[in-house]
Amino acid sequence: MQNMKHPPAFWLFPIGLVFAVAVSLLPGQWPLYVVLGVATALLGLPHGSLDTAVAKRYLPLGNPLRLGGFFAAYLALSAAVIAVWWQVPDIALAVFLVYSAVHFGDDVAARIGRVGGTGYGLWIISLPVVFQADVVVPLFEMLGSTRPELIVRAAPWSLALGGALLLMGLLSHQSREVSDWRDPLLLVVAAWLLHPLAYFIAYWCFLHSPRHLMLAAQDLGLNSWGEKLRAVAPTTLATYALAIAAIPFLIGLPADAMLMRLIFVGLAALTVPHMVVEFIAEARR
Ligand SMILES: CC1=C(/C=C/C(C)=C/C=C/C(C)=C/C=O)C(C)(C)CCC1
Ligand SMILES: [Fe+2]
Repeated sequence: MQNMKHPPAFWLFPIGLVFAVAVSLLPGQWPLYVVLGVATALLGLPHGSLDTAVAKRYLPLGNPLRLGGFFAAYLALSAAVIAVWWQVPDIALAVFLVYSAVHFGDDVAARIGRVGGTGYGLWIISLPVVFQADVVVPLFEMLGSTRPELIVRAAPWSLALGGALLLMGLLSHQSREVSDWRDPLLLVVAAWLLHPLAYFIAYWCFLHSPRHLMLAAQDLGLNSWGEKLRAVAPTTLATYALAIAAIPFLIGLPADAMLMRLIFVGLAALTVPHMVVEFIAEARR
């Protein structure tokens, strides 16, 4: 069965894929890293920045003290993730991949269920690891992993598990939408053809983030682009400032490893409190 209207980013995602193909065709690795940085900053990050507005709507943050407490708790959770990454990067990376899969499941869970959604997330994360293992291994190493081959060995199993759960979710929910099966199929082609970072840009910046942004903005009653921009701008700018403040701690690493850590360890750190906020909001919606 189809809904009357496609979920947000139905057309944006194929456009993102074409863009990712174009980026992968550029010579050398730098265009890819630059596009990853710019697309993350402009298209990916802002969806998490709505957390401030979401928290104000669903938590009793009426006075500045409580709002300050919220930010302190949010940042403390992020700092804890970074501390764990520092100590045990292999475990932190593996756990990050799993909770990212659960988080990506939110794209579809409203229609195909939480289990189907988690399958969808596992499918998305496992595809590039299975199809492009030799490109993914040095990327994981840049994130501090010393045993990336363990993740590569597990990936076909998590892909199969993800595929099975996704299929069950799709088959058992009449409320499934075209995009819920079209996108996982498009991602197979993308994982096969594209550099894993180009694949990630297409999915994260052109599907996951805009979809979340539009749905959360709808929920918050932010209708115009001006209202959306005003809601995300302060937190997005504060996140840029935090990322810049982290750079001195990464001096000494090669530039590509520095960018990889900034982006992915940063995402690992921000996604934990982001998921907590979403969990609380979901329960109260
Ligand atoms: C590092 C890395 C990967 C994993 C990225 C992940 C897991 C990102 C999670 C982002 C989140 C949770 C964003 C929240 O909105 C890939 C694509 C498998 C392969 C390339 C290197
Ligand atoms: Fe997200």
